Amino acid sequence: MRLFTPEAMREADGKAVALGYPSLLLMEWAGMKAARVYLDLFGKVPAVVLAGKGNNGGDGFVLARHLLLEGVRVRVFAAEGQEGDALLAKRALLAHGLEVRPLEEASFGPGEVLVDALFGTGLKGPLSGFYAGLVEGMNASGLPILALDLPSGLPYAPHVRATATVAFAALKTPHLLLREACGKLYLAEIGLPKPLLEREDLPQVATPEALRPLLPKRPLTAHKGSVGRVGVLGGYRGEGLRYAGAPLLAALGAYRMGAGLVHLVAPEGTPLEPLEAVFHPVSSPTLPPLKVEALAVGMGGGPWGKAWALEALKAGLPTVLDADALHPEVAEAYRKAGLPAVLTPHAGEAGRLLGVSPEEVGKDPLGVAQALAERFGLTVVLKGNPTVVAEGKRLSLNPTGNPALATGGTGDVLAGAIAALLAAGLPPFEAARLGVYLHGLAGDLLAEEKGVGLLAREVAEALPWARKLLAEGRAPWPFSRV
Ligand SMILES: NC(=O)C1=CN([C@@H]2O[C@H](COP(=O)(O)OP(=O)(O)OC[C@H]3O[C@@H](n4cnc5c(N)ncnc54)[C@H](O)[C@@H]3O)[C@@H](O)[C@H]2O)[C@@H](O)CC1
Ligand SMILES: [K+]
Repeated sequence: MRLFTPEAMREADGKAVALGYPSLLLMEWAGMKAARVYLDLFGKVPAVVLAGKGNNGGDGFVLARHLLLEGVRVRVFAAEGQEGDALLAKRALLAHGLEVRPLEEASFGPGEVLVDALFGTGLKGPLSGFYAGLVEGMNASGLPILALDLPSGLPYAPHVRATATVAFAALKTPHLLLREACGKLYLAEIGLPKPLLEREDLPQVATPEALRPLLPKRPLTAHKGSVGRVGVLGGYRGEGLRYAGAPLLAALGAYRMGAGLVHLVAPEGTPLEPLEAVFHPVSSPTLPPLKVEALAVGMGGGPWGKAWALEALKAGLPTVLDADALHPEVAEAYRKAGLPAVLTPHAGEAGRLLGVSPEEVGKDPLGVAQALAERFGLTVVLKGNPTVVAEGKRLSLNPTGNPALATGGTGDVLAGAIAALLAAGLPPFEAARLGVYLHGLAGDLLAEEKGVGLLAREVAEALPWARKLLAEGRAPWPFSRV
């Protein structure tokens, strides 16, 4: 499934029309599906529809007509100057005898639901003046807001903060990058011919359908040496500092993702956990001979991280480079060696790799992930909400995960989990996408049960649960489809 830009969406609509598909049908489906979501969420609570003059407003007129037919009390305020489909949709509404009043007279109050049909993909630049005031008034009202296609004003400020958003035909970039503004997200099929939505040049959204076939198979004859063995190199002890937990959590992440055996290379004195690991205590960042198929390097490595990553290069194995292993010289060395490495930076580490500030990373995670992947010729997992996976020209956004995962050690678990998938034979891009997805899903399952206050080791424990749901085709779809 692809993530559309507003321009790509317009192109798809245009192609549908060129194929002879009547655009009014798309609008009818869009408004009708949105009305269905309205009824599901708010029942017969009276609606106030605020419609702009473009096609987003047209969707609003269609929704108003369907709500009216369902017996919902509807008041409609609209901008002047509709043309084309939006005008036809307005006339169809007027034919039902409903009054459409000027947008300037918009009023709303307790006991009503607002429908935001002001702007969708046609917005050019931030809202100002009357529209900025209207959007701020809508937000300040405290009333529930159902946004059609996009909360109006996105991706700029001010914008509507919606209770729920019905995205038409495909998800667009703001739906994932500015998810907080969208509230509960619905994706409505509106009849656009399917091939028009298959755009290989656009970023992918990691869906359960796409990831399920990637799950490594485990034949009846499997043994611990045949399903992928992982070496974890991490931890640090010295100069008053001690990072002991990080490599243990990575080892746990690898086991819980299905590794057959985990070798743990860590400073002497590191706790011997998990019991299932094979321990290699070291007094300097060295690489003992290991029988493994993949490595995870750098978790809690502190000042050892870089030296360890350069040592690990000698193994010539698929490697996850995390935390203290993330330095430009290291990434450059792996690029030169032509090794399939996965870099797993958060915004701060990505900034360090690219020489930009974490704030700049936050402003354009897709661009930064792509820039990193191209600069080093490696696979990049840029952690955040959403986490972005990049390799060459390929980009994938991960829809699972939640703020409860923002706690120490979850990144270590992820590094181990991705290493386990590499060890099982998955190519780096696939291992990264699947690892990130399952890690996020594990966090979602736990957050639903426990809320905030998760421990990283609990996330590791929940990986098999997430994996099982995916394997059985029961992984919840991250958005509701209508
Ligand atoms: N075939 C299609 O194109 C379909 C489009 N649909 C809907 O149509 C929407 C896109 O429609 P449009 O392209 O007409 O665009 P919009 O309805 O999103 O907005 C366009 C209007 O906003 C004005 N505008 C743009 N930037 C502004 C700003 N900063 N301040 C004030 N006014 C501004 C423009 O002058 C224009 O009048 C989609 O989001 C979706 O809701 C759906 O009906 C499905 C089919
Ligand atoms: K809207």
